[in-house]
Amino acid sequence: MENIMETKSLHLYYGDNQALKNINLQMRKNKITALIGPSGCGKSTYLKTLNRMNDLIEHVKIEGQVLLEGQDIYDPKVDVTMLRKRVGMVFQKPNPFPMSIYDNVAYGPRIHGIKKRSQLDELVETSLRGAALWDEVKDRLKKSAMGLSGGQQQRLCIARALAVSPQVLLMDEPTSALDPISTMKIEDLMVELKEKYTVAIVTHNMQQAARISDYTAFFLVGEMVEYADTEKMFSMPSDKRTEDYITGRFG
Ligand SMILES: Nc1ncnc2c1ncn2[C@@H]1O[C@H](COP(=O)(O)OP(=O)(O)OP(=O)(O)O)[C@@H](O)[C@H]1O
Repeated sequence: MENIMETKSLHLYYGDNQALKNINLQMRKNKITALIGPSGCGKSTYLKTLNRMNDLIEHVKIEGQVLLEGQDIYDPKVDVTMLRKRVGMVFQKPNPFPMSIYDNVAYGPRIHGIKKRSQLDELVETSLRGAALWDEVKDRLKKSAMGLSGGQQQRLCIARALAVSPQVLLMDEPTSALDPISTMKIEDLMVELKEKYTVAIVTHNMQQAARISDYTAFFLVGEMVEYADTEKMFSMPSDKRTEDYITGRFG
């Protein structure tokens, strides 16, 4: 099976505090990988190492390797804007820009030099369709994105991420601020997205991880305790600590 991303002996420190310890994980292409574990175990930190979002934080030290199709993304030669085009991110709280729905989606493509109106129109439509939002907004593309519901805003953020044709989509608790119906729509959407993209999702929701992911990684105080096929992880975890966590005995 093909891996698209891989971390090798990855350690991360915030100053003197080690937040990731020796993480070795191979992320399978066109699959959904869920990252689970109690609060503060390093899930978000790990996710952010995959497109260098931690670069923005002071006093961060990273050791080891993060490979995207075999290339180390921390190599000084790597163009971080290009990296984030290939590895997009969706955050916990929907964060549309205070501009129109159209301009939100066209934002990334414009940064990457696409100016032709017809080309942008097409990208906006395909991305909104890809995020299962087109039908709801096609008659109000020029209206502010701030007028959308929370669930629609989150799908808009997904459309914005898709508009630059990423290979990998990182999602940090993308449904935790949403109601159950919006959550269900985004879960369905993620399952569709893996046809074209590889998805990594941080979630606190055990049922969500079990429902949508193909592989699950369980983190505990900076270590990856177990990484397995999701079905296996939830039916026959091999580590006692994983079992305690998924059965709700701690965390
Ligand atoms: N910017 C930062 N500066 C210093 N320490 C940080 C920073 N961000 C996170 N940490 C620390 O790193 C550890 C891992 O945090 P992280 O946010 O990755 O955990 P998490 O598993 O995603 O938690 P949660 O589920 O609560 O979001 C924690 O001890 C946290 O306090």
